[in-house]
Amino acid sequence: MSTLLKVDHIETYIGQYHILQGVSFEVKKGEVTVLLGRNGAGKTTSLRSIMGLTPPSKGKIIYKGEEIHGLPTFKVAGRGIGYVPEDQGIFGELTVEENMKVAMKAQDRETEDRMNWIIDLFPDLKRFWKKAGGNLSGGQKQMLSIARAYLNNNDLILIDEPSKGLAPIVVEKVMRSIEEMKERTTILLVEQNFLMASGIGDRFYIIDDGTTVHHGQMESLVKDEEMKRKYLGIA
Ligand SMILES: Nc1ncnc2c1ncn2[C@@H]1O[C@H](COP(=O)(O)OP(=O)(O)OP(=O)(O)O)[C@@H](O)[C@H]1O
Repeated sequence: MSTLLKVDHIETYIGQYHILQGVSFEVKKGEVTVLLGRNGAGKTTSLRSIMGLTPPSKGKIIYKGEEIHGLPTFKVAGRGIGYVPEDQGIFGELTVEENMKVAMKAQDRETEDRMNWIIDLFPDLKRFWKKAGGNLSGGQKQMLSIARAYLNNNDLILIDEPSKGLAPIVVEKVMRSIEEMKERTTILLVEQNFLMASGIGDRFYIIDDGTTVHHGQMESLVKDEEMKRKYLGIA
């Protein structure tokens, strides 16, 4: 499988804090790659660094063979990378329909097809089409946020902890939807819920204290009790 995104030894500061001290990973086209690690390890900062929200001061980020580190966020997004932040970033005052329309970069046939596909995948969005984003449940907000990122012709979607704060049955639903999206796009996922991560991930990278410490095929991590205990606190 070809490499879509390569993050090469990035270092990122937030204020005076040296948060990422050498994070490297690759995302292969058509796969779900999962960043794992304890709270505060640097997973969110890694996604934000790709998006140019906390730009790295060292290292390289290469997307489709071109350097994107140093680009402002709107240009990174313009290259075809969608971002679903941890707080979902939807507009509470706007309806589901308006949230979707605001996110739309083009109004062509292809976008319309993508809109129809994603609404079929998340029927709740259709049900609550005229409801304000702020009044949706946590799971519905997550679905809306993922749907918005999918709407445009993004070849890569970064999703930050989609299971956070959701009931197990809703986590299951979101997980199945991401699995279906995987047939159509490439996904880089940050996920603390190991059951979800291992259920949909093809490849994993573990980040610990701002550096990448391990990576491999997800199925090998599932069997590696020692690694899970050491870095993820799972017995
Ligand atoms: N604005 C900020 N100012 C100072 N430190 C920050 C800021 N944002 C994040 N950090 C610190 O950077 C480190 C990495 O945070 P990050 O959110 O990337 O971790 P994470 O692996 O995504 O963890 P979590 O799963 O808890 O979200 C943490 O120690 C955090 O406290």
